[in-house]
Amino acid sequence: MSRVLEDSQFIALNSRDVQVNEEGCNQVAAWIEQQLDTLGTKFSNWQDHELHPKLQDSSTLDWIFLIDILNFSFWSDADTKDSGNHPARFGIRYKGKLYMGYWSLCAAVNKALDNSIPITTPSFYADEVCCPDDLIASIFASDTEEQIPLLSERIRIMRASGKALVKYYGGRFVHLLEKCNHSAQKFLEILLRDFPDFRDISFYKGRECHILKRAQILIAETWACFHGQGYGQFDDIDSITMFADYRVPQILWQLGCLDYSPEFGSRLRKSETIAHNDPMEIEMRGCSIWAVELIRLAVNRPNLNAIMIDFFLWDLAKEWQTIGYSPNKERALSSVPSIRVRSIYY
Ligand SMILES: Nc1nc2c(c(CN[C@H]3C=C[C@H](O)[C@@H]3O)cn2[C@@H]2O[C@H](COP(=O)(O)O)[C@@H](O)[C@H]2O)c(=O)[nH]1
Repeated sequence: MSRVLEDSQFIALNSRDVQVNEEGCNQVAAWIEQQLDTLGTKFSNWQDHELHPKLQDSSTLDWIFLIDILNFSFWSDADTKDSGNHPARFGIRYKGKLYMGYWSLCAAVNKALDNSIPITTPSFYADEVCCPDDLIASIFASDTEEQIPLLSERIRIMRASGKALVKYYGGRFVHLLEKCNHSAQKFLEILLRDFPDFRDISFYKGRECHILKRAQILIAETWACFHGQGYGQFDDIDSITMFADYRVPQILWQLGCLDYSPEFGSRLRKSETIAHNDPMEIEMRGCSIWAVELIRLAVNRPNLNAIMIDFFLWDLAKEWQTIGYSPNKERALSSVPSIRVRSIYY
């Protein structure tokens, strides 16, 4: 069992305000099994998304690395009901369409590349002289009222991560990959050692719990983009868990895989801003990882891993958010917005 999975099981076993609902996980597993038969490879077509690069080469690797050092905290202060499309919410207009949330990040990066700004080149974004702060600020300048959350943190992380790639890996993500011998766990070890901003670790009831959302999704998107071949080959890819963001826990609750205490539920319904490492936040993240593991075990298909279940649930959560749908009547009526934690980790 990977460190993240062990820690998520510890959290689930000791959790007070969030419970994994095994019956709910079994029902979702049965439902996913049907989906598998109809959807087939949809589970793993990363390129299908319009803003994801289609070329499977080392420049796409640098694109993925930049995206996943910045892949955090897009929720909107104004959008307290978490509609996902509040007019004030930070957004980037690209090729005539306004993108919000995770997709706003991809749109901003693609737009910069279209304007011949080499923003995915680590030696470029590491360098304050050739890539000044106000250039980065202009790349992420909003086309709506709200600005991108945590911009100064994003700039700091770009400098630090870019410098680390230049210093240790010849300035290219591909050289870091080459050091991993096709091992996802070795990849995680290197990221935690050389890139401190990936250290998504929370202290819970006396134990240091590895959650590692962005480190793991970096591996997962590399694997998915290259269909598990070449740069995307990881012999232990099934050891990667679900990514504890703020979107998948929400759909896990809607699907009955997680139950919240009245206290936690009311904090979320009040759209309270919760501090990172609040015990309820740690419990929500750890229980989400464990719930997806139970779903994976219940589906028990050799070629279905936690990544594919996560991607499927995340994309579904975005579809449901767009149409305001929830499968579960009483949970729909009091639908619970996603957790509002400002953090560089998810
Ligand atoms: N667990 C999990 N978290 C994910 C993703 C993705 C996007 N992955 C794409 C790649 C392959 C998949 O098929 C997806 O198309 C973003 N996030 C997180 O969500 C939050 C943004 O949410 P919103 O503000 O509503 O856009 C933020 O924490 C971000 O880090 C995922 O897949 N899994």
